[in-house]
Amino acid sequence: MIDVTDLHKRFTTKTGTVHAVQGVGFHARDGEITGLLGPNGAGKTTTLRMLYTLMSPDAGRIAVDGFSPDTHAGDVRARLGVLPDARGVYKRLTARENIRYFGRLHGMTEAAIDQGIARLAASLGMEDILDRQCEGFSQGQRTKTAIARALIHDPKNVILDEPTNGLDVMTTRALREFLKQLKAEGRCVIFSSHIMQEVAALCDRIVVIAHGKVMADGTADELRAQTGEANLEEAFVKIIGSEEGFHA
Ligand SMILES: Nc1ncnc2c1ncn2[C@@H]1O[C@H](COP(=O)(O)OP(=O)(O)OP(=O)(O)O)[C@@H](O)[C@H]1O
Repeated sequence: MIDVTDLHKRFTTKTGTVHAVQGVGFHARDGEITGLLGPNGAGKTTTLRMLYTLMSPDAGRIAVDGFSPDTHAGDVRARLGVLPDARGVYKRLTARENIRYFGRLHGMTEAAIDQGIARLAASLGMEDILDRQCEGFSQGQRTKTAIARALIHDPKNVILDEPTNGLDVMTTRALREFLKQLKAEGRCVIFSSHIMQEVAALCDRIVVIAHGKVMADGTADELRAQTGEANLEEAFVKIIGSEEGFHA
């Protein structure tokens, strides 16, 4: 369960200040997929980075299963599996070695790591690449490795930044099924996307973000009802006030 209240983040650049996140708040429940939907530059990645303790908010509160990153960063990290925007797999290692390395960082036993790798490789359909060096991996193979690595410690909460970016249709479909499986296991899943159809197809709740603010938050039906639009795509465009930066 992830609770976010009134988050703010500013960046100081040579040409001025960017107020990237301006009061974002939402509640992501266990056993649900929560989608952060917004155009490029909306503040999704910055919000997620604050959730997974990579950067501190200027103001606001975060609670992961009740733990705050400010005071209990270790507890938060133990409860989170993260697919960051930069996948960053170690190219000189095989997929298996990448995953094993993260398992060891989490203090898992070798036997638990072996079991976890077998389980995740089967779910993600990556048995054939487990013992290949990651150098030369396709984008889909890198993403699968990064997801398996993120989930090796069996976290209750899963955060994925644009998980289907650059993936082909079949890999995207397989990944969707995998996310549904995480949900069925009772996990709290949050992912960001600028692809409306993807969010509409997968998410129980949709948090629409633009210009660093939450513009709407609800189920697809609630968003349709709020805007009076039968078509979800039209509803999003109405909420944002523009279709710039979105993919249908
Ligand atoms: N480290 C940084 N320094 C300066 N500005 C930043 C930094 N990180 C993000 N920003 C700015 O904050 C705003 C929000 O960026 P962010 O990456 O959170 O958006 P996003 O919704 O994830 O977009 P995308 O879909 O393009 O990844 C943008 O204007 C971006 O340029």
